[in-house]
Amino acid sequence: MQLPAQQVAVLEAASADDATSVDALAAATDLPPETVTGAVFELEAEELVAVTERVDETVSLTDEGQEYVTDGLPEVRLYEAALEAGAGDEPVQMGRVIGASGLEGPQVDIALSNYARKGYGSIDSGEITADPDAEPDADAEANALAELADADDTPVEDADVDAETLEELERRGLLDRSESTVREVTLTDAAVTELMAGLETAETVGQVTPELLTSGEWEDVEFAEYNVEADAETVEGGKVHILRQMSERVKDVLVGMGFQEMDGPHADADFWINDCLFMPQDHPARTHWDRFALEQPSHIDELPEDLVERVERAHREGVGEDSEGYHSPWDEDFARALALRGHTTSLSTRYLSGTEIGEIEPPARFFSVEKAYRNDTLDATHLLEFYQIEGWVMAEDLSVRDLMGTFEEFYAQFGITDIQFKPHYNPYTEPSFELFGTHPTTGELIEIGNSGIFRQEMLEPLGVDCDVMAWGLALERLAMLTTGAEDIRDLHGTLADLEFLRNAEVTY
Ligand SMILES: N[C@@H](Cc1ccccc1)C(=O)O
Repeated sequence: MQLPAQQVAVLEAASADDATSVDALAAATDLPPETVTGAVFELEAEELVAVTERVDETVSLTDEGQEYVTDGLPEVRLYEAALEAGAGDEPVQMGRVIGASGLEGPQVDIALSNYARKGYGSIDSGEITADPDAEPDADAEANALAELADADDTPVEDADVDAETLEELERRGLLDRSESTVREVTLTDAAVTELMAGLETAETVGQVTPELLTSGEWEDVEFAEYNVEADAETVEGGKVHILRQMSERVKDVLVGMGFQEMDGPHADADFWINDCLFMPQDHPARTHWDRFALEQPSHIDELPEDLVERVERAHREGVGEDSEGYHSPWDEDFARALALRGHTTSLSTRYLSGTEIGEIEPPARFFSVEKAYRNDTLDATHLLEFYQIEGWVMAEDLSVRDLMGTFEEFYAQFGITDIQFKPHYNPYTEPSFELFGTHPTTGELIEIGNSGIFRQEMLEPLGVDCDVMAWGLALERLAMLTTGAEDIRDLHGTLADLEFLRNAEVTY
């Protein structure tokens, strides 16, 4: 029988009595595992080998786990330092023991949170005791780390570590689990017969070359068959980040709807961020809790004087007959203070005021998809920065129906047809609406934006004498709806889930 060289090599290395793994065959034949897998599949198709498959769970230490193999577990180091300091006899000041242990930074917390759990002693009001009978040499986690130290991907069955300890190490981030498919091969009777009769190597050609073509030799050679089912290496090519894809798409949609793009400074004067929006200077969102203030430079030099005057008057006295203003102090220095913009509505005030591209005539539509910064508490829907989809439409007569219709048209482009509106309050819009969308997998309503029709108290000082409807939508929240991400931290930031980012499809 004639077979390609790799198949012959595999048959000669395999056995009819014992199953041999692809890795073992690769080692024996000196061929790459992918090549062996390919050959095995072809031999299986010819019924020369029988193949079994199983999924093996393997474990490897993380870098942190590896570090503790060398340095010792933090809680063990703490115990040793505590014993040394006499905490076996009486409580000792914690600070002293930590100093002596050499533990630093997060390791201190790690040591403290595992110390009592493992019975090394107790910690109470700044003092530490050590149980002289505790046995660090019998520490199951430390021993497991030592056991797994030298090899990567140890099959769980081969590791001499109990399941509970493995779980604890995994919880502590000291160990990773992964799965791999192990294929094992046994020769069939037919193969044994063929082997005894003698196998010949068929010369096959893997690739067409220019030489084969020009010489005409291609007509006579035998080409190797492709096995499209063989395992192949996963190639993780570069890819545009989901948020970037979303942002490009949003820009395309808005441009398609007749909008022009705005841009402007990330760090800006409170004047543009807040005062021009008729946000009172004592508004809670303007305190240092929400704001990232700039230290250097701390204030803006240039502001249009006449505009500053008109904005101040609106804050103090209101605008028109029915408006009262805030009657509260208004301080120009406070308005000049620089901060990272908490919303991109600062771009809208700059453009509406005529200072960016000159006077804007209705009808006009503008947008931006830019970063905004807020000192929020991090959670599944909040980061310290996010991309805001800012937009506004200037026209003679606008109503809430125009606003809602615009959102329906916009979100429909992303397959979102069930947005909900909730009446809201902003100092600068009346009426105001929050927008909500339904998360595709959890079914929860999540807030996706804020909107309204700008008030006279804001528009008049800016010199705008027609209607303007406006909004700020969150790009990340839109991405959560289109990708199904349940935690914004999976999308960007230090905890981003690379696996998710690699595989998630942006659907629209
Ligand atoms: N600035 C608002 C969004 C908004 C813009 C314009 C009008 C109304 C609302 C926010 O950040 O939530």
